[in-house]
Amino acid sequence: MTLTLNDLNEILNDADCLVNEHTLNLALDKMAAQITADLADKLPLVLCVMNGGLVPTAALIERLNFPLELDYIHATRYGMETEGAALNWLSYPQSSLKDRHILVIDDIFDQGHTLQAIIKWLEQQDTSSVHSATVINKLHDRKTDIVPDYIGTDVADRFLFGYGMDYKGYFRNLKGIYAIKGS
Ligand SMILES: O=P(O)(O)OC[C@H]1O[C@H](OP(=O)(O)OP(=O)(O)O)[C@H](O)[C@@H]1O
Ligand SMILES: Nc1nc2[nH]cnc2c(=O)[nH]1
Repeated sequence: MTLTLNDLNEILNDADCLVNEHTLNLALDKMAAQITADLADKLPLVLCVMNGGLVPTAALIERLNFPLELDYIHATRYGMETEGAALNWLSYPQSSLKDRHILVIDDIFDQGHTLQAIIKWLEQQDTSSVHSATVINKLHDRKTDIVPDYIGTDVADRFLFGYGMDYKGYFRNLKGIYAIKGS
C-alpha cells in the first residue's frame, strides 16, 4: 500500500510523543560526556549503523570535541517491517579496523540482534576495543545477552519512530521519539 501525505499526517497526529527534543538533547549530552571520558585520547573510529544510526551519530559526534574518524556499516533486519528478521549486511566499513578503538552508534537497542552481530563481527577484526552506543533502549525481556556501553534513555515496548527510526521509510527526521497509536 502506498502511503499518502494525508496517511502520514494522520499517523503522526495519532502517535504519542514519548521522548521530546529537550529530553533527547540532555540524554545525548550525558552520553557524549561518558564517551569523552572513555575515548577522548584513543583516536577512535566511529561506525554509524545505517540507516537508523545516521541522526544519532550526527548528534553525538558534534558533541565529541576530540579527534575521531567516521565510517559506516549498513545492516538491517527490519526493512519496511515492524517485526525483525535475519540480519542483512548491505555494506561493511571501508576503513582498516585493525588496532583501532571502535565506537558503534545506532538509534535503538531493541532485541539486540543487530548490535550483537555487529559486535561479534568487529571482535574478529583485530580491533583494540569495541564500544557501542544507542540513544534508545526499548524496555522488555526479549533481549540478547549484550548491553550497549552507552544508553540515552529507556522507552516503552511499542513500535517507535523518529530521531533516526522510520515508520515504513518515513519520519526518521523527526526531532522526538514517537510511538504508533495502539502499538
Ligand atoms: O535490537 P534489534 O531488535 O536488532 O533492532 C535494532 C535495529 O533495528 C533498526 O534497524 P532496521 O533493521 O530497522 O534498519 P534501519 O536502520 O535501516 O531502519 C535499528 O536501527 C537497529 O539497527
Ligand atoms: N523504526 C523502528 N525500528 C526498530 N527496530 C527495532 N525496533 C524498532 C522500533 O521500535 N522502531
